[in-house]
Amino acid sequence: MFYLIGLGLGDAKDITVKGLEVIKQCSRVYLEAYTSILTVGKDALEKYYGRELILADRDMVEQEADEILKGADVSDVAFLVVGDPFGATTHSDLVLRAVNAGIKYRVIHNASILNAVGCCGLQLYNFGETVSIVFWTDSWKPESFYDKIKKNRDMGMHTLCLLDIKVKEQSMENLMRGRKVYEPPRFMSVAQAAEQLLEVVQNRRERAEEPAITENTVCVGLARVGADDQAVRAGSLHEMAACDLGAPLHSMIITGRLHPLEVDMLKLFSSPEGLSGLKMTDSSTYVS
Ligand SMILES: C[S@@+](CC[C@H](N)C(=O)[O-])C[C@H]1O[C@@H](n2cnc3c(N)ncnc32)[C@H](O)[C@@H]1O
Repeated sequence: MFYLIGLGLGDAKDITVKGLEVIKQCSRVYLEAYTSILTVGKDALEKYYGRELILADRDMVEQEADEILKGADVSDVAFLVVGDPFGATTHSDLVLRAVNAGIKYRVIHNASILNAVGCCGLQLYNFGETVSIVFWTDSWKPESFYDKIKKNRDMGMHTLCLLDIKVKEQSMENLMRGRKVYEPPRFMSVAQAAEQLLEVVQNRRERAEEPAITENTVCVGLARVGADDQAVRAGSLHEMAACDLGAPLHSMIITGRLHPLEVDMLKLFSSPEGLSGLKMTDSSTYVS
């Protein structure tokens, strides 16, 4: 059997009892190590699970998937994913490969950032399409995430922005010289995401576009959701660009139309002036 097991969001202890029992019985256990991280590393997981884990980076999952699935028709193999296995777009491919190879599979679910964002008080039902914000470079500044946020805002929906993770990246120089030297991992912060978003807002203004969001749009910054030191901050986009929510991982939400109960919840995570951009509409909801 091929098992895809979600590890949840906080630390080693967020695995489910069912997931842990399966891990103990498997002949090989892989740890997916590029779409998300916990607040603890491989060593702490190995200690808590009581067994060795094989790190599976992007190259291994994309180029050596058959190696991962090898033998799963006659023994149990597990593939561990931080959060929920289907909280990233990549892992359906492994399921399809297993099915094509005649290997049975099972999924053991866990909390994902896609539902744990509810901790800030915004209703999960009121979210539109999730977007990813990637690190800009001097020559590559994609703005497509802004257009998706605009679409969501036009429908009154909130937007969850997942923030870039760069692990096992090579500098252009090392790549050109064929040297396998990797850059230190980088994780985008809420402040960095907000700064990029403010730059897009400014660009759109210069093109005389009606802005979908402004410096005063109410946003929520979230860090290390599910961990003991989880941090949540609500305030204007301008405030987000100056906030320090500490260690990774971070996510950011751009709010849409807000129900009064959602506003009351956001007040728990905001300074008194943090929500001053909100205005009540005729139907007694709030927008910013
Ligand atoms: C591919 S997604 C999530 C994948 C994971 N399988 C899941 O279900 O949560 C990775 C992104 O989610 C966000 N994220 C994941 N865990 C988080 C956490 N504990 N707190 C805040 N953001 C988190 C970050 O923006 C990160 O770059």
